[in-house]
Amino acid sequence: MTQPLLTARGLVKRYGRVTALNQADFDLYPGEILAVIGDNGAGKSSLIKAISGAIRPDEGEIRLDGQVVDFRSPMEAREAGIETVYQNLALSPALSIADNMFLGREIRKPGFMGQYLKLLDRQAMERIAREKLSELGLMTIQNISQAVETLSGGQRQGVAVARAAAFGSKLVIMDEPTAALGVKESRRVLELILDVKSRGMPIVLISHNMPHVFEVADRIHVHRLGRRLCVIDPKQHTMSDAVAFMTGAKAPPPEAMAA
Ligand SMILES: Nc1ncnc2c1ncn2[C@@H]1O[C@H](COP(=O)(O)OP(=O)(O)OP(=O)(O)O)[C@@H](O)[C@H]1O
Repeated sequence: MTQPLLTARGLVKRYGRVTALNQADFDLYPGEILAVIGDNGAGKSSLIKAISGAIRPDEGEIRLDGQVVDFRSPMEAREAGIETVYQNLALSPALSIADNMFLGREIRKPGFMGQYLKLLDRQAMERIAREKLSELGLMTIQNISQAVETLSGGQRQGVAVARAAAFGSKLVIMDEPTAALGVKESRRVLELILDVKSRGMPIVLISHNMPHVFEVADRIHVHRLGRRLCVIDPKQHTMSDAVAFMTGAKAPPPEAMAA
């Protein structure tokens, strides 16, 4: 049986008297799209933040490729190959597409010019940005030096996803990637998610949008009251089952609980 790429066991995170994560477990397998669903306040964001280094859990263990990891910052998680596309995107609107792709990991000119004068190698960054975007079929964007603020919401999301896919060596986490988008743009982002998966990159997708989740997910992690309640196969369950498990209206079948 395949080993999970990323596991978490017994994660606990408390904020004062609120327990956001209460012995939460998590498993992501190679090559899959795993959706994480749950009611408001169930602890989905806290789980994702723990995995992506944005918070440090009070208890529990996270393993990447079987090795225990303890990320002290999102940068450390990125260095380990975990890229996150946040809901609020974290793109800089006034910067160009290429600059945004390389934000925080700019390429410097070789030799003296780069090392001492810190000059950026714009040509290299633009070339790589263009390659990455066209690999993902995003070259409807004509001009790579165009400012991100001139793009539509869907195109911006596309740049953020392309950046994550380009630099994430192990997995990509997407927090509500379609929440702010219209129907057509959401469709494009869902296609992009499937494209990234087809390149062998596993994806964790946090979403409240059940049709989107059921369209792309291979498995669905249902989070409830700070922990994983069950994992369901979208082919075996309906959207109303998922919502019923998530809200506590219905108990999941025992085999889903053992996951
Ligand atoms: N920084 C914080 N300080 C205090 N409480 C927090 C903090 N972050 C989260 N919480 C609390 O922890 C619990 C879980 O929150 P979390 O954001 O992880 O849930 P969620 O499932 O992502 O919710 P939503 O779907 O509404 O985004 C909530 O009760 C929330 O109020």
